[in-house]
Amino acid sequence: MGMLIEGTWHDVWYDTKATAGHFRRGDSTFRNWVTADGSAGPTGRAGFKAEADRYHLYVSYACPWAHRTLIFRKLKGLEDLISVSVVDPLMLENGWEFHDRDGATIDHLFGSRALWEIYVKADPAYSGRVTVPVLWDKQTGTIVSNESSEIIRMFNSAFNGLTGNTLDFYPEILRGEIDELNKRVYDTLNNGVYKSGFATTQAAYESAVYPLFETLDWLEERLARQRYLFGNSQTEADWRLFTTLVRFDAVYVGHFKCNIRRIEDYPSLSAYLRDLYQTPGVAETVNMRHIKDHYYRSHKTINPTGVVPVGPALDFNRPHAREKLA
Ligand SMILES: N[C@@H](CCC(=O)N[C@@H](CS)C(=O)NCC(=O)O)C(=O)O
Repeated sequence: MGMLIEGTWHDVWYDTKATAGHFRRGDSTFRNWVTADGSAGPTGRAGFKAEADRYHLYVSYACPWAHRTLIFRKLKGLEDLISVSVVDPLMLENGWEFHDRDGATIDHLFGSRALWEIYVKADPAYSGRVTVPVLWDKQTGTIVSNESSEIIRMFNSAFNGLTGNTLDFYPEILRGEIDELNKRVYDTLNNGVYKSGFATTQAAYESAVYPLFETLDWLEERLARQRYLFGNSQTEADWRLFTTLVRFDAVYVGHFKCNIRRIEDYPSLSAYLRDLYQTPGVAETVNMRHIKDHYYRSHKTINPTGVVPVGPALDFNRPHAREKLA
């Protein structure tokens, strides 16, 4: 784990001393958008037109943020248009690395050893963390975006003219409500598990873990009444929630101390998780081996021995009976 300072790699861990034990996530830095016609998106500059074979995704199977982009690539039929390289689950002194083993791959574009080399290619003086996902433009040789919430919105619509896939996970009429729900889920859950797990004081931990379970309890109630977060159709809000839920019992309960309840203890949430998991194509994006290896073996401050627990036994293929709610 480390970061780039003016284009040079430094091996440093998150500094929570300045923030009374609280983990603070920095903002993503590359914020351009791929659009159907190459015009500028909501942020960043123009010049990134949706084209086949032009863009490349760097992901980790372990990472919940990168996982969102893999799911959208799958559900939006973009696999033949957008190529992918998968980093190794272990993130140690060189940060994310490429190794051709157990589902991880080489860097298919440059044969780099570590992901930070890609950031330096995009910006030789880059300072900041080196995170996945990264959407790379092969044509101009730069990073389009390293912000998953924006990459999934590009995937949702920019390539529709090329794929003919018009599934819409961010429908116009629901945008306000989706944004509002995303905000709570992001603060207390997607990022809440990290705030809980990376906290270095009791107070910081408790200030994250209680709101996290309030949100899970609230979602349980909502999902007892309807199949998905916004009724009968899946939206991006479901997929943003999914990548945290699917990691929860295996990693966040133990490693990040989010252990008031398990997802398995919530009848509706756990059935909802299985329903999403069984959506065609999605199971292939879930790699539990990478997920568990990454968290338990990379975060040496939390788990110094690097021993990976063998359980829990989870079966996301069990029936969910959620179609009855439709
Ligand atoms: N806001 C980013 C967050 C991405 C992120 O934090 N990824 C983690 C992996 S789960 C990472 O690469 N961390 C490396 C680091 O912080 O040094 C997004 O949603 O795309």
